[in-house]
Amino acid sequence: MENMIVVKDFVKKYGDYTAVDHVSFEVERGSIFAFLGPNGAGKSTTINTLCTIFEKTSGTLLVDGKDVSTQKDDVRHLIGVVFQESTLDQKMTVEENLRMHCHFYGLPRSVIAERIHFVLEIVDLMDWKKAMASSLSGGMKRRVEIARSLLHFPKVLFLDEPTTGLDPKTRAKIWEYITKLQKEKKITVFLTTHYMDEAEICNKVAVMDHGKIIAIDSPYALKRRYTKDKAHIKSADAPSLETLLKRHRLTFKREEDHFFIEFDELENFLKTLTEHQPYITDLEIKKGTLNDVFLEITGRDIRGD
Ligand SMILES: Nc1ncnc2c1ncn2[C@@H]1O[C@H](COP(=O)(O)OP(=O)(O)OP(=O)(O)O)[C@@H](O)[C@H]1O
Repeated sequence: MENMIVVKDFVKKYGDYTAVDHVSFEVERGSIFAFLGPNGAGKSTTINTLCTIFEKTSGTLLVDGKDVSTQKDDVRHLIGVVFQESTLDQKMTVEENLRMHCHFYGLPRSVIAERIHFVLEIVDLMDWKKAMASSLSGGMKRRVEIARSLLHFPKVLFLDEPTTGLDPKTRAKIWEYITKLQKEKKITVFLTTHYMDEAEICNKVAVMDHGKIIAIDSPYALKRRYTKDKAHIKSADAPSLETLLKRHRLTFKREEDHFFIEFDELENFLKTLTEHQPYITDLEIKKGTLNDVFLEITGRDIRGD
């Protein structure tokens, strides 16, 4: 089977409130898939239902062909989960936290030490095995949680906002581990985020708002479909640039000798500019972003401003 996760017509209601509204999507085996959306979009509800923690209201949710409602134990053995909030026991050491998880998953005693070593190596925390969980920084705790989620060799890793609240350097480190797991261990990664730059790295992104998927594709395809690239040009011959842009029917705004231009294809745009090249005194190109995608579809900024 090509798809690791298949979700069809999934609905989740809390009382009368519909948090997830007829959502369908598929996650390809071995890919990194992201749910991108503002707070309250329904991302955690979906991830928690896929992880067998919440009960669906209706629809079908399959992980590696197993139904999350009727084959819970099978699904739990297939998946590793890192929750939004830390769930480490603060009064235990890193090793004790990991050991407890091994027992929980019924791993044979003979493999436990080796597994703990293996997962701590992945997240570069071997030296911290004996440290109390309470003494670790937020980023280190998240790394231990990632290590813990890998102890039983899951096929799918679910990460609910894995880097929220972490500093940029730690976020980059966490991403290094996530991409390593995908590439080297062939693990399928499903994550939720409201960070554009993180969604950019994923193979496929489902943009979610008010419980619905409003767009789904690769970041490149989404940007190509919903956004335009922009150029800011300063010209030493503004009248001739204006004539040129009008002749090519390009959308632009002019402020004296500054031009703000939208275009579809960088290659064609640069060709258009060839004859004007000697007069360009400054040029800045800005690519469309996933935030522009969200803005284009909803009229709102994903960060809520
Ligand atoms: N247990 C609950 N009871 C009632 N409403 C809930 C419950 N859990 C979530 N909701 C509501 O469902 C909607 C979706 O919440 P969810 O946590 O899935 O969103 P999210 O996209 O993950 O946002 P966040 O990033 O804030 O976690 C929100 O409006 C939330 O208030």
